[in-house]
Amino acid sequence: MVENQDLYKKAAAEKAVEYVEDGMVLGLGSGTTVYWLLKRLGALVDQGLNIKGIPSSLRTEGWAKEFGIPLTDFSEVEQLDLAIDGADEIDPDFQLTKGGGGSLVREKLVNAHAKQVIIIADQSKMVACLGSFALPVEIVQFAWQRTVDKIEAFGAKSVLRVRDGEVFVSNNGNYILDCAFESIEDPKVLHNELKLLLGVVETGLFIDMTDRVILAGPGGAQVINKNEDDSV
Ligand SMILES: O=C(CO)[C@H](O)[C@H](O)COP(=O)(O)O
Repeated sequence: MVENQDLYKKAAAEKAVEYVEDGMVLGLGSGTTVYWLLKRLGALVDQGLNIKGIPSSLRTEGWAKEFGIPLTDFSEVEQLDLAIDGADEIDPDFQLTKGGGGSLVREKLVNAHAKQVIIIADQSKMVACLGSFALPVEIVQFAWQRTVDKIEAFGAKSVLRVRDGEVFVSNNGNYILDCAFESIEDPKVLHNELKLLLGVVETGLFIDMTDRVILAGPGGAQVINKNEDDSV
């Protein structure tokens, strides 16, 4: 299954490359699905494709450099032509849970400044309702215990993220809480409520940001557009 999942991730990523045009400035998302995107883009750059990318995490930056993708940043770029990113969960309205890798603030900033956002994933990420994947919420370190109290008042059971035995610190110097809700019936309302809490920097709910989803499974990669009439 894991082997197949990897093949599906690769298939979704390679399909997304069809939307990349010469001269574009791209938002480079994060995660293992995006790894395949970067690998393919790197090969195309080698063959002469002229693109630049803004990476949404340090890991993506490292892979992009390894594959020879030219990078830029927001001091040079006002708007990205296209962002391509992964997701932890995708609902039928294209609302997403992201942040499994811990770079949700950069990912959201990159996607928010793109004309178009494509999400690439294996088919297991598509769900009827968000919530099986614990929602990552980035919070400031100071008084984090009190922010936990406020978040848990919304019905979540939260765990402070730990990596390699140490409390995980995001690339913005913050903590991440993984918040298990029974289900997230209204992602937009939950996001807005959590954002109002003092101590919350950002949530992993990506609301109304996605134009197109490319999902891959045993039948290959399927493109689903926000406007269904455009689906391929
Ligand atoms: O949001 C993310 C990282 O913060 C990733 O896009 C998400 O975790 C999906 O990762 P993968 O492609 O490895 O399944």
